[in-house]
Parts: sequence; structure tokens; C-alpha cells
Amino acid sequence: MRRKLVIGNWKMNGNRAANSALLSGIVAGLSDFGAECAVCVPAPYLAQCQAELQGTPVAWGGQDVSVHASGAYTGEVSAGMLVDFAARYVLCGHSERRAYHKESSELVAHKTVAALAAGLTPVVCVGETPAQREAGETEAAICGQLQAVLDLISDDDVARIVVAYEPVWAIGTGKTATPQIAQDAHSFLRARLAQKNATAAAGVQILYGGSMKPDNARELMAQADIDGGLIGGAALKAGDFLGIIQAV
Ligand SMILES: O=C(CO)COP(=O)(O)O
Repeated sequence: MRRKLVIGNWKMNGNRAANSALLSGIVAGLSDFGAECAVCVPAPYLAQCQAELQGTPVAWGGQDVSVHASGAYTGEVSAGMLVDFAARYVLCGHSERRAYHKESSELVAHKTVAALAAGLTPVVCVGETPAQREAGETEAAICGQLQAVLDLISDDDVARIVVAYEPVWAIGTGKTATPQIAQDAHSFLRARLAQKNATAAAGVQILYGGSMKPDNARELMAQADIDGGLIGGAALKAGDFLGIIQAV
């Protein structure tokens, strides 16, 4: 039985005061909803998360990770540094990094390996662009993105990743994938995972991301292969984020 997981991706938002208010609002509103929950924050705020979330049910993580362990890589953050601040998760290959930083699926796969090697749980993000969807290339696109990761990790490590399906056309647009569109993509991704490790694939949490809100979360998360959400805009308000966790 897979537990539901709701992760807030703050993207490049926040400041110390606003973060404190948001984190304490989330912690205060959480009761025993039965879902796992985490926030992925800009690297400078990992220390704040560690200070303010330690001992609460809310985990934290980074939004990106270097493939390198250390050295002359100005601006990069290593997996070891994330671990140093007790991060549990790291996003790998978010569509904004693929688009604005030209991250290839091969690079994302190496980042996933670096995260696993440090003991982090990589959240491998995949999703088709609007043009790919219109061209009927959704499955080819997300299959290629996932396969690059599966080619590089061991069979056993399939059990240690989280996958997030985030159709690019649904991110920050208010256009949510219908539960059926999302379910189809999720079951397709799980089948690909199963080709590498069938037992592990049954346990992998596959999150949906893209304009998830309290009022559409319940229907999405009721789908057989949707195991939670990766939330952008709605993760910046405690009430909305809690509303999504409650929908589980
Ligand atoms: O990109 C996302 C989460 O990683 C989704 O963002 P929105 O929830 O703002 O659409």
C-alpha cells in the first residue's frame, strides 16, 4: 500500500519572515491526515527548515542538485550539502530547469544518481510540453525522460525514487490535467518502472503536479496510480497547502 505524499515546491519564492509564517501555519494545521508531507525550498532556506521543522511531520528538501560531490563548480549545491541540512528530498529535472537551464535527461539521470548516492530521495520530474502533447508525443516524451534515469540506476534503486508527472502545459496555468489524463500517464510510467523492477514499481510514489489546488486535489488523488502531488503556487499559502493534504 503506497502512502500519499504531498510536496510543496516553493520555486524561487520566500524570505525568512514569510517562510516562518508559512511553515508554522502548515505545522499548526497538520493533524493526522495520513499523508507524508514535505517542502522543497531554495537552498539558502534549508537551515531555516531544519531549525523550524525538526521534530515535526514535515520533511524538507532541495530543488536541484549538482552531479559533482565538491570542487570548482561555482553556484552549485551538492547532495552532501543538502544532507548536511537534513534534507530528505531533492527535485531532479523539474521542467523549469530543463527549459531555462537546458538540463538534458542524461544530466537529470546523473543528478538522480548523485542524490541516491548521498542517501536522498530524488523526485524525478517528467512531463510533456504543449507541443509534444498536441503532436501526440506525450508517452514518447515522458518515457524518454524516465528511461534515461532507469538506464543509470540499479534495479534495487527503483524503490528509492519518487516520480512526479508534471505536464508543462498545466504548470502555473490554472489548466489542470483531467484525472483521466493524469491517471493514464501515471499508469504508463508505472509500467515502465515495472519493466526494470516489478516489485519496486508497485511501491513507487508517482505524484501529479500542475495547478493542483484544494478543489481539484481529491479527484486527482482518487486515481489508482496518483500517489500525491507536487504543488507550486498553492504551496505558498498554508491554507491551500493544508487543503490539498486534507484532500488525501
Ligand atoms: O511546477 C509545479 C510544481 O513543481 C506545479 O506548479 P503549479 O502548482 O503552480 O502549477
